[in-house]
Amino acid sequence: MGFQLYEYREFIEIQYNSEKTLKFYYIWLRDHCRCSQCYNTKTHQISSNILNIPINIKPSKVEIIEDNLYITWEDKHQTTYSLPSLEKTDFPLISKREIVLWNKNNVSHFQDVKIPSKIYFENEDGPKKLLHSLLKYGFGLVTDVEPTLEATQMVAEKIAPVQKTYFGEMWSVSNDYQFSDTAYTNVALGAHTDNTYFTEAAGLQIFHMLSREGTGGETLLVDGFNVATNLKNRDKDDFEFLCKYSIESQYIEEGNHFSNIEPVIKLHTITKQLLQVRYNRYDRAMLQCIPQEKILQFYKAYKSFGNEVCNPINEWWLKLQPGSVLFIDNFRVLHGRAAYTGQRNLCGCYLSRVEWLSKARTLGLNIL
Ligand SMILES: C[N+](C)(C)CCCC[C@H](N)C(=O)O
Ligand SMILES: O=C(O)CCC(=O)C(=O)O
Ligand SMILES: [Fe+2]
Repeated sequence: MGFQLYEYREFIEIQYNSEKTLKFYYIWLRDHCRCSQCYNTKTHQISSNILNIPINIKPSKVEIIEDNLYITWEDKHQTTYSLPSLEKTDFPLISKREIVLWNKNNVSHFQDVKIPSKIYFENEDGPKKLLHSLLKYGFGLVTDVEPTLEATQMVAEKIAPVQKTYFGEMWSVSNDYQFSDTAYTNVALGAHTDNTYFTEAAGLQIFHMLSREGTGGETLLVDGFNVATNLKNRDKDDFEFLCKYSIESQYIEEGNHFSNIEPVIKLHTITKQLLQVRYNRYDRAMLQCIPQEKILQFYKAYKSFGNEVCNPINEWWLKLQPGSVLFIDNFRVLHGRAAYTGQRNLCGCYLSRVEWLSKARTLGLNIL
């Protein structure tokens, strides 16, 4: 590899193989000294103090020898950087992750969404396959699992500890009004994401149908990123409105009052890619944060998003079977269910986003 070095007053430029040129400010370079005095490789924490580094810090000597950049600073401190690793710090303006948008037509053709429990529990490749599917499609399944709450918990805990909420840790949903929420009845539920009323919604929702007798109760999934993308292509103003304006959500019962105000669509602050869809028409609170002169625009945009959510082409209906544990990315994929009669026992749990993404990173998956 060939490197060319250009020195300026506040920064250097390095030309890689006469192709791309990267710019590094001296203050950034000094801040990123990874010598044992400046950085603790055991804790991965910074030991130097940025407050003691002058913003106009200068080197007294800069040179490249083979694959390394050597800098001696004015105070005689020395830093070595590996040029290939400096190259990797290039700003991640675009997402590196493979995201496949889906609707009813392509979703049933995906081959890499099901992992048999034997493979899942064999070694870390199993959970890695599941997380890969979650990152790519927003859902994944572990099959051939014993239809019990305990076995479901074991499947969940290969990824992360179960997230405790006011619904408990592992929960089971049937028609018994165990909590004051429509989920615990037998009526139909339109596609929604859970926990819009939390400052951070659950990251993953896990469903395992333990038993069912009677009719109906099929599960509905909708790719919220696909819905948002369709909206953006059809009406950019509607899309931008839902990204910009926050709306209120709530969950109220005896002893609990959860509330949160955030936009329906959230974009990643760096990549500007879709980060989260928050859509639950049931759990909306009184709309007071949208200025009156924007109210009509809000309803137009919200209905436009909602109509796309219930466009039959975007609806994937599936009949969950005992033995199949479904993982859903609650930041991306909406879920719902058909009304049912008779007995139906659905168990599951939440996993926090912080935890499942951490697990994915440790397995070397691209998150951004
Ligand atoms: C999954 N579990 C049954 C525990 C919760 C039920 C959902 C509660 C609420 N309506 C929401 O959408 O967040
Ligand atoms: O009963 C179902 O299939 C799902 C209910 C629901 O939306 C939930 O538990 O979050
Ligand atoms: Fe739900």
